[in-house]
Amino acid sequence: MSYKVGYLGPAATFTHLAVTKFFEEHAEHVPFLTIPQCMDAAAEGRIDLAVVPLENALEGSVNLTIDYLVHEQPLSIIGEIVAPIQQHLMVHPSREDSWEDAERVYSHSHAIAQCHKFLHHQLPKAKYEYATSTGAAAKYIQEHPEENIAVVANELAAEEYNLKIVRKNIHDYTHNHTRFAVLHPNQHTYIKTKLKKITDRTTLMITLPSDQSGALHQVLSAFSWRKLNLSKIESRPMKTGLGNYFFIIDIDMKMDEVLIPGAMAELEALGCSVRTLGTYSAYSI
Ligand SMILES: O=C(O)C(=O)C[C@]1(C(=O)O)C=C[C@@H](O)C=C1
Repeated sequence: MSYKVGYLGPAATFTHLAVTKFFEEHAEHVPFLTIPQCMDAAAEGRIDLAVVPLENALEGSVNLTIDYLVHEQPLSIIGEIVAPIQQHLMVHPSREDSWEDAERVYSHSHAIAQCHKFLHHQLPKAKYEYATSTGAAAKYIQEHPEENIAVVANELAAEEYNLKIVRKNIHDYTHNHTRFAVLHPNQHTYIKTKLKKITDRTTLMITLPSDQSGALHQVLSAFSWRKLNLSKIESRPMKTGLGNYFFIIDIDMKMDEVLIPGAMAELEALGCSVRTLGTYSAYSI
């Protein structure tokens, strides 16, 4: 049976690459211009699954994905794809020999941030402009050859949009990976892939009681004495006023019947509110 997988498009983004490697051939891939548009389509049942970037090893969380998941579209994370990220500098073929004169560098904000050192030294005069994705930036220069722009994107984008790669592997650190989330309205959904599983995870959103001293310490204790291994803890603003935060916590195992529910009950007894954003396996490309 064929199913529809939405992704942050257009064609040849890193998200698209992750989708093509992760899903079996009979999946139909549907591009969306923004992360919220892709997530809305999954929530409304126009597609079966949404794949969006979640976190990059050099740049940290993709805040738009986390905030939209928490505040707007409560989809469940049902899988994770970890992909290596190689950024290249490319231009319209007519500018191959004059790329160092580029006036602007266009790409996704995360992609530009991953290449700051390179851009700072090689294109010191260029202004940065942000696109909805690396693929959208590549498509833009194909359609606007008259503009003197260089783009940061992947090899597939250079092929798809007929651009010339002028510098390869321009990301500042070699260990560059991005986590992509597979989202569905219902947690209990089965997904099949040939990729290798690297770990299991459960992601929780925790809101602390206001003005309670030592609350974060108590939260961490609930995990620590149960020997639940945490691989991430991060705070994000609640958007209800300065000083109000929620925490995103990744636990290195799937939801069980004893330990994680026990920790959650303990946190609720302390006055925290706890929401499960997903319990899933992570696969590597
Ligand atoms: O723009 C793309 O190609 C994306 O898939 C988005 C995205 C991101 O949001 O981090 C994904 C991977 C790279 O880290 C750069 C950009």
